[in-house]
Amino acid sequence: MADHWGYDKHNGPDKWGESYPIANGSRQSPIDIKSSTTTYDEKLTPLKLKYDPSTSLDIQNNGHSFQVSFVDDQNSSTLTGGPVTGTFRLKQFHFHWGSADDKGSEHTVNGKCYPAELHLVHWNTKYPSFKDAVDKPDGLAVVGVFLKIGADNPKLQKILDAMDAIKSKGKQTPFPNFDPSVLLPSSLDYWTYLGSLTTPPLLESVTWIVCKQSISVSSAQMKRFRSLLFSGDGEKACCMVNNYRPPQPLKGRVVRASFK
Ligand SMILES: Cc1cc(C)cc(S(N)(=O)=O)c1
Ligand SMILES: [Zn+2]
Repeated sequence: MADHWGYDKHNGPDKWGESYPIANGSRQSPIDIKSSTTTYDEKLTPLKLKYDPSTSLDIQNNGHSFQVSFVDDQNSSTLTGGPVTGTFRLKQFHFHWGSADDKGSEHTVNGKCYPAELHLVHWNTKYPSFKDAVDKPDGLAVVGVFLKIGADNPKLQKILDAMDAIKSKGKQTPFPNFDPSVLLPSSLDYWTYLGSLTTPPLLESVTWIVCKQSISVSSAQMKRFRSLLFSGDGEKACCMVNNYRPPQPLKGRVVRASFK
């Protein structure tokens, strides 16, 4: 794949294996979660997410999605418990979404897509930094939350209001005092499995924790996600939509459930 990876026919998920052979690896993400084949594991403890709003830093359009980044030089915003051992620090969160309300999530449940999926990315503090953790088999823990079409979600308002400032690739603006807890569903029941980053470099370093319960987003709010651009200023405008990888082969992996 000559040019940079993306989500078009010529540089999208079907082509990523040309530059990133791990695309055909044994623990790739996302996956379709077939609820009837998941295994309830009573040893799974509740997920503990402790987020300090003062650690939120900025929001940026990175040309593939938009992400909110966090100061991660202390254990102020952390994930503990659940399927992980030790303490994982929040690094960033971002979303994936579709060009219409009938697609956009990366994980699917019994073949069902959601219009969007939130990823809260945490790194294992047994390693000195995110960069050291990102290529280790136990390096990252990503919490996935599905967005389901319903009423306007006021908790998304601060993010939506920042979008005009980050419309095109490379744009960044301060995003202080944001508590990502407001984006979590009321129940933290989850499925968990060993997987990978869902975009290049597709590193097989992620313990996935996918929440069973979704949060709401309205069609109008989804339209604002789709107003972002993959392209930078001065480039041909290309709407940021369908920035999701389809489900990958399970290859014998077990998906555990924290709930009966
Ligand atoms: C490339 C990449 C980096 C990070 C931190 C996270 C992901 S994902 N979509 O798997 O959560 C992808
Ligand atoms: Zn993601």
